[in-house]
Amino acid sequence: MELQLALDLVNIPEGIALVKEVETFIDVVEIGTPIIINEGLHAVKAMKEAFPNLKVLADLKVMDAGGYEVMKASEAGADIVTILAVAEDATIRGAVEEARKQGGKKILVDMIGVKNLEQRAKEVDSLGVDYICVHTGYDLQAEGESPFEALKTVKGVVKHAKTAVAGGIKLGTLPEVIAAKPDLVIVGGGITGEDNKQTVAAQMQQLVKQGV
Ligand SMILES: O=C(CO)[C@H](O)[C@H](O)COP(=O)(O)O
Repeated sequence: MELQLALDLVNIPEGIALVKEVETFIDVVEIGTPIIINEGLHAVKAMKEAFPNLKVLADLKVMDAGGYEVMKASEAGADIVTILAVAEDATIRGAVEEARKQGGKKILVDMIGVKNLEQRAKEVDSLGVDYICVHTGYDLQAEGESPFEALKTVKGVVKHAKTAVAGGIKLGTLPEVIAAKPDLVIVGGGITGEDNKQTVAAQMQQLVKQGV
């Protein structure tokens, strides 16, 4: 089980400073969609250059032109690129093909907005993606939703891909997440919004490693 730090509401220097604080406790650093909108793929390049030993995920949430967008993110240094599960199968196939061509790059499918989780999880699993991620976005978090039940549903049907979970995970809710045994736990505000980021990240890492 691995821990991913999601950076969303910072610029490049702020993001690098934040990762410096917690780099020994995380496996993957996510350049969140808002950063890519504000700064472009330069943010991915800067993060990979600053932390070559960390995996960098570009949260592009690709919806079309999967091959092209994965190519561009890979060239910028991304190790993992996100694509939406609601995209066409052809788009997801294109993303997977390009990731293989780029040598060892991974595709994470974000299930945000999917109504029939079981059916779509089975379909995207058969397309050869590397991760299937259940995700409660900010707008549904604001309505009190969480991704915990969705994780159990997806874990029950996925046979090939690794599973990931994101959406409002905090230190207090991490044990419930870990009990469902995802391969990748994604935490944004649960670390970045804390005063003592190092302590929280260290505790999270300990729990995640215990849950291997
Ligand atoms: O992809 C995202 C928003 O679309 C976030 O990066 C993801 O939800 C993790 O952040 P948080 O733990 O703060 O919810």
